[in-house]
Amino acid sequence: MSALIRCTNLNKKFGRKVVLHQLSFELMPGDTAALIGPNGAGKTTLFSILCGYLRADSGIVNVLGQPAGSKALFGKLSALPQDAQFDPSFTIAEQLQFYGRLQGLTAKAAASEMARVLSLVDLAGEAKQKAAALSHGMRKRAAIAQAFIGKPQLVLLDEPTAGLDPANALAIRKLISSLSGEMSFLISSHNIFELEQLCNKVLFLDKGVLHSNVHSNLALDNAQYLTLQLEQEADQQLLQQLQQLPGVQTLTQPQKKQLVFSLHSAQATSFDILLLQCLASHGCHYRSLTKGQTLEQKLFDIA
Ligand SMILES: Nc1ncnc2c1ncn2[C@@H]1O[C@H](COP(=O)(O)OP(=O)(O)OP(=O)(O)O)[C@@H](O)[C@H]1O
Repeated sequence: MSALIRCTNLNKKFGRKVVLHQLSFELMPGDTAALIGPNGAGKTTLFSILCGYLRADSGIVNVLGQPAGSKALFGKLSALPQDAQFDPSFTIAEQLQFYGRLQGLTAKAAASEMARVLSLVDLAGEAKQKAAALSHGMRKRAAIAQAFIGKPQLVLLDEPTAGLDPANALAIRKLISSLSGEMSFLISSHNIFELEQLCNKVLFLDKGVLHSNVHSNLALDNAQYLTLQLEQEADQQLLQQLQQLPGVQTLTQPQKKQLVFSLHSAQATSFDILLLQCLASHGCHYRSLTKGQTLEQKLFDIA
């Protein structure tokens, strides 16, 4: 199976400033991948290079088997830029149809594609509106609709739910999830919860360097973690006993009332009973016990 994105030793500087350093990664068909990193990490720059808006200084950047920016990618790769804007003079329908025409669709096909993508984001009733008449959330959904024109194979979404209220953000997550069988996604977001829901692969960029040890299937990686949320902070004696329970590899305390256990896989299945017995013998109450660790905890461990 050939990779949708293959980057090898990608480097990019702005002036003297190194923004991306020796990036190498692959995205395979069917992947929904998260691009995470603090402000200024280089995420938008990487998106811009993948789309062909910017050139890498060195390295190989292939998208769908073509060099990034190649005309052959027209209609196969699409992107939602971070600050996507609509022209205030035209209706949303006119602009989406125009984008369809730019992809080579006939006027009729562009009109039906416009209607299809607007109904995907629940904006069919707003087709005749201009951007100024839409709320911020509606404009964002219209911009996302634009990224789906022509059923591209690969969609890059830069902060798709930034600024959306929880209900709209959930609707967009459901949409991405429902389309993930038909197309692959690379999603940049600061909402780690969102990425955890949607993505099976994580690219963690920090100061232009990719932390390759987070390239993993989250579900598999999570199998040997348990997160315990306590009613009160654990005392030293309890922590020691928990640490000594059979199967415990490491015990970390990301927050005062939260403990994360990493377990030896062979003993992971029966561990919860031992743990609850230990808590009960200490008269310690817990609020929740969940399988896995959050992506936030994982990134906290790496940073
Ligand atoms: N056109 C440019 N000229 C000079 N420097 C730039 C340019 N674009 C980006 N940079 C710098 O490159 C670095 C990476 O910026 P980039 O926008 O890619 O980060 P980001 O991870 O997308 O950040 P954010 O999460 O804030 O959107 C920053 O230090 C930024 O100042």
